[in-house]
Amino acid sequence: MFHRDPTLINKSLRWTTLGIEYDWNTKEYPREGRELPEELVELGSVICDALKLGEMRPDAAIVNYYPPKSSLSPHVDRSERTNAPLVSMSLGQSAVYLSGGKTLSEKPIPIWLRNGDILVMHGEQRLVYHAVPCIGAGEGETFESTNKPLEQYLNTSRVNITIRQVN
Ligand SMILES: O=C(O)CCC(=O)C(=O)O
Ligand SMILES: [Fe+2]
Repeated sequence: MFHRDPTLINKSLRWTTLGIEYDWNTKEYPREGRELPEELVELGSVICDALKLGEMRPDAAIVNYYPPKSSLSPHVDRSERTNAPLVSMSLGQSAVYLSGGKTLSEKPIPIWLRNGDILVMHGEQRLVYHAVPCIGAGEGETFESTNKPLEQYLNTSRVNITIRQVN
């Protein structure tokens, strides 16, 4: 995306969908959709295989963009029609991630998620509340690239890709 049009990414872009596209209004996924990029299919299935979590056939992904001072409210990802794991990859600036319980009254555990970290939600952990209260912009992650808009974006912001299996 950055290579095609680096100006596409800006402060107001908060998310994009890939593969079977989540509908934010109905909070449902349609029955079918576009093909998920092969690299994400492979990444999700290789990670589940390596962790011996069984077969995963990823068919959807949500990319969340976190500009400085942004956050993500507590929620549970329950719209997928399978109980396959959710494979979450963090890029760019670090974030504080809160991993909670099945209800909002359970005290969450804070975790730093850094560039390149993969977090897998599976089994009992698949349907817990989680949130990103803040990103730690400028705290240790520095990037250099010949693609200057990309360099600037990653030096101030965070990108998270969650690979999912809807069907
Ligand atoms: O940004 C993150 O680490 C979490 C993203 C998330 O919870 C989601 O996309 O459902
Ligand atoms: Fe989530």
